[in-house]
Amino acid sequence: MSKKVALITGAGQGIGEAIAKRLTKDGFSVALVGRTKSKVENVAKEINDNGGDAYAIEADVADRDEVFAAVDEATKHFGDFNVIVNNAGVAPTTPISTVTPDVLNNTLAINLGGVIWGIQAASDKFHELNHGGKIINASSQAGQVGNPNLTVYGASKFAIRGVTQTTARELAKDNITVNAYCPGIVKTPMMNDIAKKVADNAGKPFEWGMKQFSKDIALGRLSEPEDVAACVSYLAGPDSDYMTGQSLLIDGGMVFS
Ligand SMILES: NC(=O)C1=CN([C@@H]2O[C@H](COP(=O)(O)OP(=O)(O)OC[C@H]3O[C@@H](n4cnc5c(N)ncnc54)[C@H](O)[C@@H]3O)[C@@H](O)[C@H]2O)C=CC1
Ligand SMILES: CC(=O)C(C)=O
Repeated sequence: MSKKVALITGAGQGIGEAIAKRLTKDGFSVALVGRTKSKVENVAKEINDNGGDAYAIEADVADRDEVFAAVDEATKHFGDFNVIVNNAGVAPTTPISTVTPDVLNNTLAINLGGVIWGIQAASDKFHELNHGGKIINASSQAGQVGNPNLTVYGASKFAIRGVTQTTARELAKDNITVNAYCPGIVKTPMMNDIAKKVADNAGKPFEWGMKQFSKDIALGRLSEPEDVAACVSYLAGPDSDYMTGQSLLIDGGMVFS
């Protein structure tokens, strides 16, 4: 039987890289999408060198045409298309007084636009291929509860939960599920950058910045990217077939709703 095909955006590092490796272990062929070709190529090479089936594609998720082209290219390369993980995102540190039109527009174009174009491109492709599929979007604990200094980012992540619920209802009749994952504080370049900026703004060391985000984790440790990838593995596989429109928190017990 041929392998199922998953496309992961922002797969050159961090959570996206861990998802690509986990879905490979689960038996998927994986298309790795990123803005910087060399980064996704490096991850693809590592996966292929270890017996997986990965293919790197350069695309900016804020650009609708590039997202559609990436989905087409992945489908042509692998011969099918079954899962999209709209993972790419940016997280500017924006105390409210610092928000500018540029930072607002750029963040929404990537975080929210990238998810909407990914849902459109994937659902069109599932229709064309005459089968259902799974759409998985990156939200955040910051899309469940307001995080100081992350107004713009948090707004984009709350919006992604809304888009997830709405499109889940629209697409369910076509056997397409749409769910989201909401990581907590994950050890990636993004989180290091946020913690450093918050610490710098307060004139404190990096560890202090990280503590502002991590002090209330019930399980007492930060998240590894692999913790998130395990949840995405469930959302991409058959065990989540009877689940749609949901946003799963994987935060070690920070936000209790
Ligand atoms: N690290 C954390 O603590 C958390 C992360 N998340 C979310 O998880 C997702 C992944 O985050 P991390 O791995 O931590 O981030 P990261 O910054 O380490 O990696 C994100 C990747 O996405 C790529 N990317 C950014 N903009 C892009 C664009 N326009 N087009 C294509 N690729 C683009 C970057 O080049 C980078 O390779 C993001 O959506 C983030 O908001 C959610 C909750 C917590
Ligand atoms: C980066 C992020 O999503 C946080 C702090 O939850």
